[in-house]
Amino acid sequence: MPSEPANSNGVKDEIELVGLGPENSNGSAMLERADVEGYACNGDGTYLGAGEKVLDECAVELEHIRKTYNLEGRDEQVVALKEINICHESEIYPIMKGEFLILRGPSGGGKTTLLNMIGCIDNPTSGVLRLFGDKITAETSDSYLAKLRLAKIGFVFQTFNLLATMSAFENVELPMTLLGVLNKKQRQKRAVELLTTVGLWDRMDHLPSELSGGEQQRVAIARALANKPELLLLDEPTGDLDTRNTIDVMDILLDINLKQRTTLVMVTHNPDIECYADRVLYLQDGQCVKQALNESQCRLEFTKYMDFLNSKQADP
Ligand SMILES: Nc1ncnc2c1ncn2[C@@H]1O[C@H](COP(=O)(O)OP(=O)(O)OP(=O)(O)O)[C@@H](O)[C@H]1O
Repeated sequence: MPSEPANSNGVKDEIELVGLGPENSNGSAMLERADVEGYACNGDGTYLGAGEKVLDECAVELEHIRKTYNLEGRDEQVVALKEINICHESEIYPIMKGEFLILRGPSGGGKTTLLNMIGCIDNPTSGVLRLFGDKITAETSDSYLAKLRLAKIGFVFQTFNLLATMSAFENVELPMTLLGVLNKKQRQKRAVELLTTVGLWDRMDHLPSELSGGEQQRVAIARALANKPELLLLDEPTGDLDTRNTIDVMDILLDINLKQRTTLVMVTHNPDIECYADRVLYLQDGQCVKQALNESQCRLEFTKYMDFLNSKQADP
């Protein structure tokens, strides 16, 4: 049970946060958050997600992770991550299988660096990352990490990063071809299924330049799901999208999380979409400063949300 009653505005001490409470945008489907210290752990290595969700399998653990960048041509270093502990032994509990985790916090706080560590795009300077039980350190070889990424991790970026000369269909088929597990017929069937799931069955032959931003992002999501990843990492996936497309993309992500039990870790600057997550983790100055748990995962309703945004504009 919560050590303190749940509240609707989360944690406000370290960082200014504006969640969606019942009094603002989302009406009945509101964000109710509780500081999860002493709340989410069941005491047996399992945790509570939002609502009734029981999280009983660890997906990602980070222990004493530090990341320092050397600046080229200068005798200077940037410490991007100071000491990240996201594990059973720390207050910030591990990222669990089937969890939807959002990373927020001020610019330069280390969100993308952390996402890149989790996605094995970059090695930590020191510390241990455990991904689906595999131990990854600064010494882990690039070829091993490349295989792990292709088979188990999907990536979605703010700027879509689709291959410009390939159709939506070919972009989605490509990761399956690279992995080499499915034959051509199986790959094509899956590409059609995925593009249908994201609502683009009638845009399969279009080049990225023939698609809107929201459509391109949906292709990017379908592509990220091609090899049935256990983990989907998203770096500001709605950053370039308007309100309608932001909600559409977030609804698709929530469906993937709930129906396929895919683990999602998403960086965003938009506090209004925190309501889609199980848990929100706040990073500042290369450290995790707070986590907050949602009472329930919920969707933004377009009309109510637009009313909320318009009222904010009218009443600055
Ligand atoms: N390749 C790099 N070389 C040097 N410094 C870097 C590099 N990448 C990131 N940094 C620094 O590390 C720190 C964390 O950066 P990071 O991009 O992770 O922050 P962020 O929270 O994602 O920021 P934003 O919200 O602006 O995207 C910043 O001070 C940044 O300047």
